[in-house]
Amino acid sequence: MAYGTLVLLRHGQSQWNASNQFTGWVDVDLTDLGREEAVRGGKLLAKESILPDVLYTSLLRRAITTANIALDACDRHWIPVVRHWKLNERHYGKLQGLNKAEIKEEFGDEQFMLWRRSYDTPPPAIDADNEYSQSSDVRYADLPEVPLTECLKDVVDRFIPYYSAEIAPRLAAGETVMVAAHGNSLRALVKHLDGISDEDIAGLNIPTGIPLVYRFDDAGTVTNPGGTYLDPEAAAAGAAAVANQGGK
Ligand SMILES: O=C(O)[C@@H](CO)OP(=O)(O)O
Repeated sequence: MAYGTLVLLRHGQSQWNASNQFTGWVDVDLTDLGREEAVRGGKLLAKESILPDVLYTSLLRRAITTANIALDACDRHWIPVVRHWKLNERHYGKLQGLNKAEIKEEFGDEQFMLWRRSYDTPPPAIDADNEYSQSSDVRYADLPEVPLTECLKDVVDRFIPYYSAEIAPRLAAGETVMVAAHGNSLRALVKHLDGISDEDIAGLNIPTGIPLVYRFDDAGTVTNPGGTYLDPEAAAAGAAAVANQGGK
């Protein structure tokens, strides 16, 4: 059986992308632009006849809504859906809710980049009484422990075993799988798919709302390393904008 196709979709612009705030597990909504990006993403899928058979999303509304809108735009609103916290954005600890430009100014470029893009340095843990803590959020009631902060390595450690156990077998069965998730959870997955080193992953940024497609040979090896963005020009501009966040 030929392998299926993997479609990665980062949510469209969120309210806190627009206001330049660290977001993590805070459940912010999309902006109008984010909704438009989701429609465009779905139309790109329809144009390329890449039609998902199953959707995997995080438990966060920006990913859930983006997927709903995109699937509606390509007439795939009816497919089965699996939602799991392991696809959630990286928990940004005490930085959740804070402005990126202000944090960069207060702590300097190096510390800012270390918290934002280093592989294994998590930001300081969030306090339980912080208004942006998820410690008592009912949707995470089944977790042994709700994270207080995470580095990218923590996301790799939670998400890649889930991907290998739950998502990869569906690809092996020939299905077209959409994963609607977040900048850093998708960076973790791309790191895995492309075998990117712990150092080099710092330079990889994922734009909002543009489908990134991976194809595989019969042995399950990626045949288009780096994946294929369905709108490469918009993707390059979007990735550069993400890289430059923190500027004023
Ligand atoms: O704030 C966040 O949760 C993420 C994604 O928006 O930001 P960054 O790109 O800085 O890791």
